[in-house]
Amino acid sequence: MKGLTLEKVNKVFGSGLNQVQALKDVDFEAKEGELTLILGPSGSGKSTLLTILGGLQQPTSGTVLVNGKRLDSMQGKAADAFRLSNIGFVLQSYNLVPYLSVEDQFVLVDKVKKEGNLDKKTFDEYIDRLGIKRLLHKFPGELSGGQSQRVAIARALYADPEFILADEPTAALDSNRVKEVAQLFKDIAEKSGKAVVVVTHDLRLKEQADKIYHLIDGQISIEQ
Ligand SMILES: Nc1ncnc2c1ncn2[C@@H]1O[C@H](COP(=O)(O)OP(=O)(O)OP(=O)(O)O)[C@@H](O)[C@H]1O
Repeated sequence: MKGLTLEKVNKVFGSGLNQVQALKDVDFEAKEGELTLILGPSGSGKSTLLTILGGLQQPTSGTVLVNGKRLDSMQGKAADAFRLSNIGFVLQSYNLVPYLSVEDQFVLVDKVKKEGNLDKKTFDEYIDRLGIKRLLHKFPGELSGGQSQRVAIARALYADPEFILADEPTAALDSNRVKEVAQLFKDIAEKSGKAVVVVTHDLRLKEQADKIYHLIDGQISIEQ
């Protein structure tokens, strides 16, 4: 299977009275070609699930599979190299480099990942659809929350990863932008054959989703 899979994944933080079980026996599958949504309220375990899915942290137990291969069997540099070329994260904190212009955020990607980034035509289409063309010479400190969010999305897409994992990517956007971003994610999944996973509590994204999971108190269920 081409995609990302979690099998019986548990994640426990802390111990004793402070122990929190953020994920409980989670089975999950995001296929290439599909936009998969994980809906859940604050504190339900969405960010924990997404970061485990992308190998940023390890589960306490259970298995993470990438295209059928165990991600947790990869270690150190091999895991870092794999993440760099295959997984695009859009994190809640945007992680834009404050002293680089918007344009230079993409130049930075070229420096870190020298090959396989988007061709100019596709990149131009994406930044047009994300409405950030006129922001290219601005610095992160001059951007609104919504503008930063759209730049962070563009930067993740620019590296052309096989898997796109986005944490609340529409939190700062107005309804029109939400539609545009959701449609862009859907098109990228469908036309470029990527697996796009979005965790959110934004119900406006449901329309474009191919598959919807619900996460409540660390327990997952699939919407039929
Ligand atoms: N590093 C950590 N150490 C201790 N507890 C943690 C840690 N990360 C997450 N948790 C706890 O795990 C639970 C799930 O957190 P998580 O951030 O995954 O939820 P979420 O659904 O993404 O929430 P939000 O929408 O507010 O970001 C929460 O109770 C949280 O306090």
